[in-house]
Amino acid sequence: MQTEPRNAQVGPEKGTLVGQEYEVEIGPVAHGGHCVARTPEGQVLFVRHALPGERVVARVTEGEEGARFLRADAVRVVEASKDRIEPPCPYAGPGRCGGCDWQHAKPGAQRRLKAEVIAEQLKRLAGLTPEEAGWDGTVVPAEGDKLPAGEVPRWRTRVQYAVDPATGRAGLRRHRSHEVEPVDHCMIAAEGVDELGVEQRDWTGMESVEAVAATGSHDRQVILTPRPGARLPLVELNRPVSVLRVDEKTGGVHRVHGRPFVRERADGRTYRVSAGGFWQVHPKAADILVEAVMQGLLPRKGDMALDLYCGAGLFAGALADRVGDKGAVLGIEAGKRAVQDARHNLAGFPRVRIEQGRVESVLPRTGITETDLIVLDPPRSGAGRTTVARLSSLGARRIAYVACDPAALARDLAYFREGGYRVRTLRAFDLFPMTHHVECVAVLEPVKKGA
Ligand SMILES: C[S@@+](CC[C@H](N)C(=O)[O-])C[C@H]1O[C@@H](n2cnc3c(N)ncnc32)[C@H](O)[C@@H]1O
Repeated sequence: MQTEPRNAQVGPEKGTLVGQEYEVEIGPVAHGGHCVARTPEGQVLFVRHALPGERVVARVTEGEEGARFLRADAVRVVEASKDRIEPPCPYAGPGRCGGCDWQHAKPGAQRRLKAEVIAEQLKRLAGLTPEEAGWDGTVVPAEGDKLPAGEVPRWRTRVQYAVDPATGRAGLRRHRSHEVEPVDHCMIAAEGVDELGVEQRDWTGMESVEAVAATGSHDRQVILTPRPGARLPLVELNRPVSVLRVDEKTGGVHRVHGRPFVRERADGRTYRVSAGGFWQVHPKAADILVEAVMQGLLPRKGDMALDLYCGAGLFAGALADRVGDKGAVLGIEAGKRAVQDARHNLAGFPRVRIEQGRVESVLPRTGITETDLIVLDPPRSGAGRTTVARLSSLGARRIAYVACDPAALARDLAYFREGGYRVRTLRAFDLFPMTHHVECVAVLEPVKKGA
């Protein structure tokens, strides 16, 4: 295959092993889109583009002699797994686009690999078997994503393109690199993103271009991040699209033309999401997660509920509907614009309050000492010990934890156990097909006294 070792020439002096090749047996999958193998000297190799049980030639891409582990790409398959397919995407492979991790695995096998990662993290970090976590051990595809091998779901409603400074062409970043892989078309991009034709335009002077295609509305958005001192290109698109610019010094987003937000639909409601604010990328994700959280929490009229890390107010809105006029919902979110969006989106609910700031500092300041229900949907790093301890002290009947990183989830579940909570059910959804990412929803309840 086509990659050249990046800095093989400095190898001998620095003890680097970059460019070194080993024929190895591939062991189990590991968290992060790679599998584990060992060099003949016993050094751990994290190998991309391989599958468990295969025999491959792995070429080292990062690491030196004596390092705890090396990173490598499978550049030749000696014995292939039955789960292997020819990657449908022409930009996938060693040294190429870093966006997808499992293009070379059958769709069902991708979900099994993700399930193995979740099971391993639960066991290692929370000491839980799938049965103990109330999980059936499967990763469920989103409706419509169960396609035959070779067909790829077009699920990415938000694509961050990097611009090659030499050509002005938009592409995608290579794995763990700032280099740009120029692409004519990203197979997992949603149709609405494709229509914007970002890959066909000249973006000279831009650092990156983000394309957004909202779900349930025709709103489309292009967010430009210029290189210092560059002029904005004239963006003439063949449909009404809002164009925004990221200030390279402050990171603030400025409107060039059109609306500074898109309107997304979920759970029967329209949510305004400002540029830079969080919204789930898979078009089915918001509905799937709301359903899983509500089925887990079973809100009742009159309940008091917390929506932590609430973004534009997705779960707060769903909870507000269900707890009714006698209930109340408090959302907490760090992002200023997201808070403005959440307040706007939920303005029709007088019993919803959104506080701005970090959960760690705002929650103690609210003076809340008890609540009926909690949903938390933290960033990849998870909630952490202090926040989990505080949440465990509020006496919630049920807690729903929405997690995009199974390792952070498993660590926090162990903290919840210290706080007197057990996992009642866990569900996993493949909301990021072709990549190693996976979304989980864990529902917790207090351990019964004397249990
Ligand atoms: C995974 S998103 C969830 C958003 C929302 N629940 C949704 O589904 O659309 C995580 C959110 O947490 C916010 N955030 C990150 N760190 C935070 C913190 N320490 N305190 C409060 N919010 C935080 C981010 O701005 C982001 O909106």
